[in-house]
Amino acid sequence: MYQIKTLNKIAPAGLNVLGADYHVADTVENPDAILVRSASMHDMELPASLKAIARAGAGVNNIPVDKCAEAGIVVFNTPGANANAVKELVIAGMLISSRRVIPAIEWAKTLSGKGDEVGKLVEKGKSAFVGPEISHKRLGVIGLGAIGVLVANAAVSLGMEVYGYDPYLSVDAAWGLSSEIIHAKSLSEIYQNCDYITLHVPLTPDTKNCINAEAIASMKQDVRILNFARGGLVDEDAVLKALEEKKVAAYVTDFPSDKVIGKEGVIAIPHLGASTPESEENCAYMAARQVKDFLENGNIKNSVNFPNVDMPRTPGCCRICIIHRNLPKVLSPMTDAISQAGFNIENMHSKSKKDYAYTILDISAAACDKAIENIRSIDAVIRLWVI
Ligand SMILES: NC(=O)C1=CN([C@@H]2O[C@H](COP(=O)(O)OP(=O)(O)OC[C@H]3O[C@@H](n4cnc5c(N)ncnc54)[C@H](O)[C@@H]3O)[C@@H](O)[C@H]2O)C=CC1
Ligand SMILES: O=C(O)C(=O)COP(=O)(O)O
Repeated sequence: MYQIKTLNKIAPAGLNVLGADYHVADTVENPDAILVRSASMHDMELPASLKAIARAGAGVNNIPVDKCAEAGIVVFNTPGANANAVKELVIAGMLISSRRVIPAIEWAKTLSGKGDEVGKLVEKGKSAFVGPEISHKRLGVIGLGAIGVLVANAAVSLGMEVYGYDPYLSVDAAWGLSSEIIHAKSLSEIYQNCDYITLHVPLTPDTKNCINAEAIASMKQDVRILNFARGGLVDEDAVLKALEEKKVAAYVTDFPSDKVIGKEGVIAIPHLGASTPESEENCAYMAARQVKDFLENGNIKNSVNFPNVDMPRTPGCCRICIIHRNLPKVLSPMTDAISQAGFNIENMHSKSKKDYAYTILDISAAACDKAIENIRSIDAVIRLWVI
């Protein structure tokens, strides 16, 4: 029975793919795998039993990814599974930051009890809540991955002129991008031209505080900034100052902090980007399938710290899964270990990602026990198991 620990609520419809051989609970003590959404794992001790962590979602900044690689723990995420949910809320964010809908609704509530006067008061008071349309305005999208592409395309269809910036644009993302999107070659092109700027990059040491005083100084007057990516991308002091000075017209964030909540011009949403039933199910389903295929077959799909490896099982063979360092001359001692035991390798797959590599070897079932101790003793091997 495989043991799966959950650190957040994971949609049951997704978990159903695991089947009867899996025990899933938040109380599991020695898990084979962990399923997580946004819970921070940085201070958590990683049990020796743990082989995989699946983030049912996109951002992995809540997981100690490098520490996991060093311990031979494969970290997965679910690229694109919640992108549509975030896109829809970003579009809503642009609209509510423009049309002043939230303060207007609050004001309308104050008219409760005014009887027949309400109609007249509405018509008199509404001029305080005028706000611009988004059509024909310019939107800058920073980060054109799963979410950025959907936001950019949706904004084009709403009549906006869209600038996109992503120096690491993937071929798949490029295929999905509307040809009407203007290719911004620098961030300053976005800052100087755009009325709305939306962030869709991961939080990394490179992107931390990318929206700071200097960036804001080069933006247009009355720019509206949307942050549905991570709080740490924005220097909140700089944004609050720019809101006070009326340089920035609105800051919409999905990552409220004590500093920004309730401040004039801030629309703070409690991290609802991916909170739709559709997205929660998509993410849970993808995370569960990836974990199942890894635990049962050793295949890796959508890992952020190890390479993708997918090899069909060879009938009559056992599979040795080896997580190791990406060093020269590592593979030959492994294959030697098997030939010294007097067996052939029926099939193998080996791939590297930065400093780490993953190799799976299908060999006749009788050979496994003899070969593994030899392979385990190779210095570069971090973890080895047999399926
Ligand atoms: N508010 C919410 O509930 C959610 C927030 N997110 C956040 O949004 C981020 C993006 O999500 P996805 O689009 O699904 O990820 P993704 O990995 O598909 O796209 C990220 C894109 O950012 C680009 N990028 C990386 N560094 C960059 C840089 N310095 N400048 C410009 N582009 C850069 C990459 O090339 C990639 O195309 C996640 O990392 C996560 O932090 C994701 C899902 C839900
Ligand atoms: O997928 C992401 O990066 C998210 O931010 C979504 O977070 P959540 O799963 O809703 O806690």
